[in-house]
Amino acid sequence: MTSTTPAPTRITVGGSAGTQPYDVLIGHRLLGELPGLIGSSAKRVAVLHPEALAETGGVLREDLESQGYQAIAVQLPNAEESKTAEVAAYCWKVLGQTGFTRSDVIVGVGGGATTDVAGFVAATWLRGVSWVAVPTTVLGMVDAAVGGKTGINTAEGKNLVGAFHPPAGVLCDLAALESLGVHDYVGGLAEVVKAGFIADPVILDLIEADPEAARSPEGPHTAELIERSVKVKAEVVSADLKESGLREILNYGHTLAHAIEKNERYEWRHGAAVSVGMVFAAELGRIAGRLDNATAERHRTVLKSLGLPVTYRGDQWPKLLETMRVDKKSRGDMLRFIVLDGLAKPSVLEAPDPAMLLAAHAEIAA
Ligand SMILES: NC(=O)c1ccc[n+]([C@@H]2O[C@H](COP(=O)([O-])OP(=O)(O)OC[C@H]3O[C@@H](n4cnc5c(N)ncnc54)[C@H](O)[C@@H]3O)[C@@H](O)[C@H]2O)c1
Ligand SMILES: O=C(O)C(=O)C[C@@H](O)[C@H](O)[C@H](O)COP(=O)(O)O
Ligand SMILES: [Zn+2]
Repeated sequence: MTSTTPAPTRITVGGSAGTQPYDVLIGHRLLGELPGLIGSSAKRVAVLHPEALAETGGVLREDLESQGYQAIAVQLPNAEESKTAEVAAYCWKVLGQTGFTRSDVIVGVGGGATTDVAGFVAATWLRGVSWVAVPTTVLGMVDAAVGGKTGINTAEGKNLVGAFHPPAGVLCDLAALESLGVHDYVGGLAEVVKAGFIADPVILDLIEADPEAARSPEGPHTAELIERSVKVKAEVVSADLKESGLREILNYGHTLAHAIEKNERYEWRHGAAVSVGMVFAAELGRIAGRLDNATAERHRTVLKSLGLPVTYRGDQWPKLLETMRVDKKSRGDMLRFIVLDGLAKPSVLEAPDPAMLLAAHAEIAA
């Protein structure tokens, strides 16, 4: 008897703002797809990977060499430490020394931090070369690797420098999730829950049916949760790549989340901060009279059931408020938040009364 690998799920992200459409593949044993995405006009390939995936980076490099490419593996620090101007400059130096031209290709293999940097280096090298994303975390698969937002942090805040530069393709090999620690696995589920609240409530039903199972890659709904979340993201970014409107809904919970991440010197994972940020945004919507009590409370219940945080230190509010002012959704002095008018009904709340913000903060203050 021979065992065959089922065909991967293919979700197409439409080209918008003059960019090419591309596919997100979700399944197993997808690395054979890589040469097709890199193409035959590339001579050199740089595989950017985090320290934690040194072995994977090496295997990919060897594989690409055996396909006839001149491949190099470029090791980046793990997690948020890689999202700096210094790391980007190191990558530019390596590309320069390797003689990387406009027909050469970057591959980013790793979590969201790695694909954010890899995409940013691809966007800036020679004013833009092609890149392929190989996300290895839940968060990377459902969110970071899809949609072409690339970037790095600065001392003033999260993702403040970057570019919209979509990849040529995204390969989500579900086997990669098996080596992920539970903390990182569950962190990624915050963005899955986000997709549930802003657009696809079936996601919430699947998690609520068995939250413990959802915390593991062996859970019965892992592939479906990832596919549904990718579909939400693909639909939004296909319509609005450059965030001129609709795309802002993907920022649900992120105004406060990014401020928490900076305040914690990036020792909190993005997903954990987004979890608290969504509870805050839900409370803000409720206090503004837009969201019903039950849906606001559902945020707390589902996120807690996954083991995600729903509160944050209460004494940090002035600092958080200050950081939120440089959020990319702000316009001049006006703070803007994504809230819900109901389940799967995201909308924008502009310039909320400071008393409302304080009241919403009281609901998440530990
Ligand atoms: N560009 C976007 O649209 C977008 C969307 C969402 C989040 N993000 C960004 O993504 C980042 C968070 O990504 P993340 O949650 O994937 O975290 P991460 O990239 O920081 O990875 C978490 C840790 O897991 C390690 N790792 C990655 N894959 C692994 C694997 N398969 N096995 C073992 N270890 C592995 C990493 O080296 C790191 O130490 C944040 O910087 C966030 O801002 C970007
Ligand atoms: O793709 C988007 O658009 C998002 O907002 C997705 C977010 O989950 C992601 O964290 C993104 O990097 C945040 O973007 P930013 O523009 O607020 O830095
Ligand atoms: Zn996010």
